[in-house]
This record gives sequence, C-alpha cells and structure tokens, in this order.
Amino acid sequence: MRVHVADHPLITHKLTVLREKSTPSPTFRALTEELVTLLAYEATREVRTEVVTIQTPVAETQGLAISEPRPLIVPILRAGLGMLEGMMKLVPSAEVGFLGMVRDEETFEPTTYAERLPDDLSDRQCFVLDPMLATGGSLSAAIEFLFDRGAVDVTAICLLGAPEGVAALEKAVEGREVHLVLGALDERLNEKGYIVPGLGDAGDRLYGLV
Ligand SMILES: O=P(O)(O)OC[C@H]1O[C@H](OP(=O)(O)OP(=O)(O)O)[C@H](O)[C@@H]1O
Ligand SMILES: O=c1cc[nH]c(=O)[nH]1
Ligand SMILES: [Mg+2]
Repeated sequence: MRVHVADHPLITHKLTVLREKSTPSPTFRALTEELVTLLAYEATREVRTEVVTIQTPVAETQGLAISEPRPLIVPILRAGLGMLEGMMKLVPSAEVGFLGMVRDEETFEPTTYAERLPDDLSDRQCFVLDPMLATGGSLSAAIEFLFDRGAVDVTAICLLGAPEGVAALEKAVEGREVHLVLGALDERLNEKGYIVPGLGDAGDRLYGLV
C-alpha cells in the first residue's frame, strides 16, 4: 500500500480550524469540502487519461482527457458524504457509488447497512472517501467490498488517520494495489477508538447527533 501524507500549510491551516471544537457545522462542512479538493489533487495524480486531438482558436493540438470508463467515487456514509461535493468539483465527470457503514462504538466492528455500486468494478478506478481512519475496520471492510466486486485499483482519501488504522489497513489489503492519501497522520487512538488529537466524531460534526 502506498501512503501519502499531505504536507502543505493550507491543508494544515484548514485542518486546524476543523479540529477546533467550537467550529460550527456549516464551517466544518465547508472546510471538509475544501480539504477534499486539495487532497484530491494528489489522489488523482494517476487518474487514467487518453490523448485527444482538439482545435484551439489558433491551431490543432493534442491534450489529455479522462478516459472511459469514468472514475468511480465511493463515499462511505455518513461522514464520507461530506467529502463528495469537494471531490466532484475536481472530477465532475466521475460516477458515484455509495456504501453505508457504521462501526459499533463498543467493539469497533463495522456493519454495512447500504450499498449502491456497480456489480463489476474490474475496469474502474475507485476513489473511496471517508474523513476518519481510526482502527481501520471501516475502510478495510469498504475496500474488501470493492475487491469482492473485482476492483483492482483503489485510492482512499481520508482527512485524518491514526497509525493503528494505517497499519490495520496495510495488513488488510496486503499485496493489492491500494493508495492512501491522508490530510494528516495523528498520534494515536484513545481507549474509545477515537483519533488523538483528531476532531471528534466526523459524522456528528457534519450532520449533528443521531
Ligand atoms: O476506522 P474505524 O475505527 O472503523 O472508524 C472510522 C469510521 O468511523 C466513522 O464512521 P461512523 O461509524 O461514526 O459512522 P457515521 O459516518 O455515520 O458517523 C468514520 O467516518 C469511519 O467510517
Ligand atoms: O476519531 C474518530 C474515530 C472514528 N470516527 C470518527 O468520526 N472519529
Ligand atoms: Mg460517526
């Protein structure tokens, strides 16, 4: 698994405001969207393209276009939904599949409660969105789900990751082509499985308590 941790003052600045507990939901949502767009720039570095010939007002020239089949973006509900618009801004031609997952806050076991994805992902470049990589259970299960549909090319974008989650994901996807892009790699998990220093519960901060 290739891991890229962002190193840019704009990303760190936006993450700092996101982490602050007094930041209200509307600002949190706007920052999440902006951060994804910045991270997506790195995550799409190897997006598949093809050479196309176009006509400028001055001359014929060759350029690149995102090739078919279009990239597939997979936000993990609920919190991953907050990252979707930011990603779509950068890759507006992408298609979107959905995975609904929730982790048990006692056992940390993830459960999949919703799925809307193509049956065959063997020729798709998949971009999974989830703000938090904590124990790694949810993201590992999500990527396994994509592998079961034939996916061979998966990039995950997370705002924050814990070392424990990165290690768990690395083990879960061993030997497969997975790329992980993180906004920051935090210190650790606490006893409740929350990322430290983290930002709290991303789903709750985006959408409120349920
Ligand atoms: O790495 P893990 O230990 O599995 O934890 C991370 C998961 O927890 C959060 O989702 P949550 O289960 O809170 O669901 P929500 O998005 O509906 O709030 C987060 O968005 C990840 O999906
Ligand atoms: O810190 C954490 C861990 C899991 N899920 C979250 O939303 N935040
Ligand atoms: Mg949550």
